[in-house]
Amino acid sequence: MSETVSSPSAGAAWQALAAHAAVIRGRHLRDLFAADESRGEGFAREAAGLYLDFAKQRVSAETLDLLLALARERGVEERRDAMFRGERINVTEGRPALHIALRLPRDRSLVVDGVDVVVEVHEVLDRMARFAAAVRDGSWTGYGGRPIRNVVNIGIGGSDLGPAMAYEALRHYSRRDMVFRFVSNVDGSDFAEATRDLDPAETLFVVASKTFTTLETMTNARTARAWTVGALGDEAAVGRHFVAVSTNLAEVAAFGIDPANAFGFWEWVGGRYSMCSAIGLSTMVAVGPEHFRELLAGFHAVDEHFREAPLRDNLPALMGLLAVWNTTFLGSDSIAVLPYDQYLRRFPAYLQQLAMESNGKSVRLDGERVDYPTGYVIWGEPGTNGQHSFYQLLHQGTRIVPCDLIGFCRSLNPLGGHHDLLFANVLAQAEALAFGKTAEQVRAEGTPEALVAHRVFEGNRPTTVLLADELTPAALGSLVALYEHSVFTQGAVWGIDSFDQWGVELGKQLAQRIAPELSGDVEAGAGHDSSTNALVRRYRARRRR
Ligand SMILES: O=P(O)(O)OC[C@H]1O[C@H](O)[C@H](O)[C@@H](O)[C@@H]1O
Repeated sequence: MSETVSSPSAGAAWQALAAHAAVIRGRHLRDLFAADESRGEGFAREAAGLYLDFAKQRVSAETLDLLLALARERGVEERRDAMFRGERINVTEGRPALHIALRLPRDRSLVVDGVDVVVEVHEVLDRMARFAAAVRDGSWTGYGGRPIRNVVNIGIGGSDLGPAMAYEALRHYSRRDMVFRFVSNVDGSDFAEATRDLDPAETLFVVASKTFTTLETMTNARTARAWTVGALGDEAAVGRHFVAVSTNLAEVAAFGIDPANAFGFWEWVGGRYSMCSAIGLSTMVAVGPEHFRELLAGFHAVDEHFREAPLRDNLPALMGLLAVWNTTFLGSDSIAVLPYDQYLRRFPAYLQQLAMESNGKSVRLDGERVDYPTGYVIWGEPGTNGQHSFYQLLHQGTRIVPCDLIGFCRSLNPLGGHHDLLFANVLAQAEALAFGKTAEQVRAEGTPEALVAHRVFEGNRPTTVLLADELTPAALGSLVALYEHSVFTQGAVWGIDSFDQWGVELGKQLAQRIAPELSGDVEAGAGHDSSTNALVRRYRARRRR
């Protein structure tokens, strides 16, 4: 559809939703439930092993119809189909966004610029599988012949968060006799702490970087090389202790890593969409090639669902539309993701890059500034921990924070009554946030009048409950794909490029300029604003020499 004529906010469905938001603001979730006994089933959908209950969102049947009309008005399905065909939907970088190709089964085909990318994808997956198997069975040895016991992934952003999140999430399936660590920060403490108890003779570094030029990753990789060579006493050790994952194989070779030990991917894989590519190598070593393929199958199941299901029953499309509804139309600034599963403790951090780097944009595809709020802040912690800290604000604060509560029906670690208690909290929180507690109810409990106002819960705070049976590799894949396509849907409605990230550039450029001023290589403390100048001078006066 044309983006050049007028703002998306001028569309008929957009305008109708804006008017409808005023109606919904006047309706409490208590009323919406009272008006429709079947709401609990009517506002729930199921696909690919995921159950999405959005009955406790602030929506009526009319809201849903209007949101679906908005999706049609904004051409969400057309844009989705263009993504799946491999069109260059990332317009500012002139690239396709084809992460869905990373999880297509071997017997499928997707031709982009005359190349069947599925063939290439499976070639790399097969090489990864052979390598992972060799590390796992001890036939890949370190310099000196000892098997690898420790795998350290060096990467940042999409080259860290996906592997780190997936390793934590799938720890249950991982090799317990091996150690997996993730180094991302240029802060030397990250590398130092990750390696302090490791034996270099048994340690493999996976240097993961799409561009292979990222400052943090290259700095850590050089430190890792010095650490390895220093301990093992021979440059040749690099060949047994370093592998690389990148689209930039020339830079990999320049760094000194044997091209035979490099696993490639393609420019059409965005960093934050890359955990199914060779960037997942450390995940595959941890959980084994079979589990990794199950993970990919879980992603693919949701890809197919997103591509084929009518919008009304389409889980990622509905989630995306609800996020637009809550933030753009009802005015929430943030959404909390609260996984009730300890293994998903890094999932909110993973989603922060996915959602905020994708949709934190103020300019439309046609270069015009948007006249509506786009990407929201996404944050969270595993339940039940958050309940004993920030949930106070969720329940009684002045801001409405819509929440996604993620739960599993079966625990991977069934211990006494733990899991029923954990799951009870998922349901209890959603119920409390939606329905609250009235002053009458508080009084009826015998609360002194002076405290009644303090103990009232207004309720009407929207939640989505997302369930899967068990945290399997496939369930994790489906869950991540669900959020990926939800983010896609939001970006399509907002008319922005969800696949670029120009906003990370300026800080990087300035750091490159400031770094030599701090180390004393160049004259410092004058070329910036007065605040930056003073901070540079203060640092220089105090830094360790
Ligand atoms: O994989 P790399 O090329 O090293 O990039 C790592 C990360 O850094 C960049 O600054 C981007 O903001 C991220 O999208 C990317 O995932």
